[in-house]
Amino acid sequence: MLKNLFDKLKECPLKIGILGSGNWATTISKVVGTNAQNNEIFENEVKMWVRDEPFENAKLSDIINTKHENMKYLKGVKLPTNVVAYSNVSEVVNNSDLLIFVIPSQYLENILQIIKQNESVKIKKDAKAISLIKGFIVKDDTISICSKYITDILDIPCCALSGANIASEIAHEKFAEATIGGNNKEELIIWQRAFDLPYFKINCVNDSAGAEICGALKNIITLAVGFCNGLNVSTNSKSAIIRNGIKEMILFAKIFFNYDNINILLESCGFADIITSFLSGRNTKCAVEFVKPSSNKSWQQIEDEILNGQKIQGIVTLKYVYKMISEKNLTHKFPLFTVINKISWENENPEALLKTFMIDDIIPIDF
Ligand SMILES: NC(=O)c1ccc[n+]([C@@H]2O[C@H](COP(=O)([O-])OP(=O)(O)OC[C@H]3O[C@@H](n4cnc5c(N)ncnc54)[C@H](O)[C@@H]3O)[C@@H](O)[C@H]2O)c1
Ligand SMILES: O=P(O)(O)OC[C@H](O)CO
Repeated sequence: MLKNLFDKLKECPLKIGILGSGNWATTISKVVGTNAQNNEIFENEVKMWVRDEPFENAKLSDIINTKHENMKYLKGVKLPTNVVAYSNVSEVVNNSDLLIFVIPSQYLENILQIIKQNESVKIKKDAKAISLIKGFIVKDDTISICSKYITDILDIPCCALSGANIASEIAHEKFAEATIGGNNKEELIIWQRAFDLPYFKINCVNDSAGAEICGALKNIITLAVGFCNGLNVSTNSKSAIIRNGIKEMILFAKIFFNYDNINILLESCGFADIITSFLSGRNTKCAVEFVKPSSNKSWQQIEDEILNGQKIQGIVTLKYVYKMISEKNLTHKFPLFTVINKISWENENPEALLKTFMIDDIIPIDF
């Protein structure tokens, strides 16, 4: 079966387009660009849509194409020369068989509307997509994983890749794993070929939602770990916060996505991503700064100062998640997510994080 599929693809190699040019998007362009150079099932050129933004008096897309480096979002990493930057969305979308969405979740809606409504953008009827975004979309009081939202708007199938993946480490070819979730085996085989490298091992699972739910919710847990670090709490307390976070993650998946396969936590997108994120993710770093007594800075200020244009997703996802649980009067079932939201968005004293769990009530033995 595989031989037939690959023979067919070699006759008409798949064209790859990446939508996004941030820290992860650029790292992924290196990974996918390398595979496109070495696998005949893919067209050599990988197109990358780069939002028109100036950098040191030049256009970022021009810098990428002349220096083969994204000086703003991934400085110091050479990209394969077959990765070509375009500032025009149509250049990337119109020609692509495979579309990789890798932009901060808050900008997904906008790019999908451009693809859908702009006369010059014509998506191929049999194009396939994958989302590498770690976040949710909330629209008309409904919460969606990004892959489903992409499918709903563009009417093309969409898988998801998520894992314990600090971009800069992978960009420097340090070993990492990731999970691709989807239901169509042929699509999974193709996506695996696009991403898998000796230093980036991809495991595919027959599961369309789990990887993304984990990827979005872990960012809320890692905000809490950042608060713990900023407050200098004990390691036992930090572990308790993480445990409660994982419990609420599982409950949220059950209530809002009717998803209950907790084995997904054993994949790279699960516990491993929570661990890597609280050890060195951007959400944790920014959260440390947010609760420092001397800080008194807004999230926006902290992002601007620490991340130089990069974005954290935890604070955006937290707003959506809190909206969903409060509208359903479920805050009592999500004490951790609720207190993280209060600290993040309602000026609550960060000390409330642990106090939420230091209660007088004894925990009932329920067997
Ligand atoms: N960086 C990582 O280590 C990493 C790893 C795994 C997954 N992810 C996920 O991948 C997704 C993309 O992350 P990233 O690291 O590539 O992006 P990033 O955090 O580096 O953000 C920069 C990107 O945001 C875009 N952007 C900034 N302001 C914008 C605006 N006003 N309108 C439209 N676009 C704007 C920039 O053009 C650029 O493409 C996120 O969901 C993230 O959680 C990131
Ligand atoms: O830097 P963060 O916090 O956005 O996390 C990056 C990745 O999601 C880690 O897997």
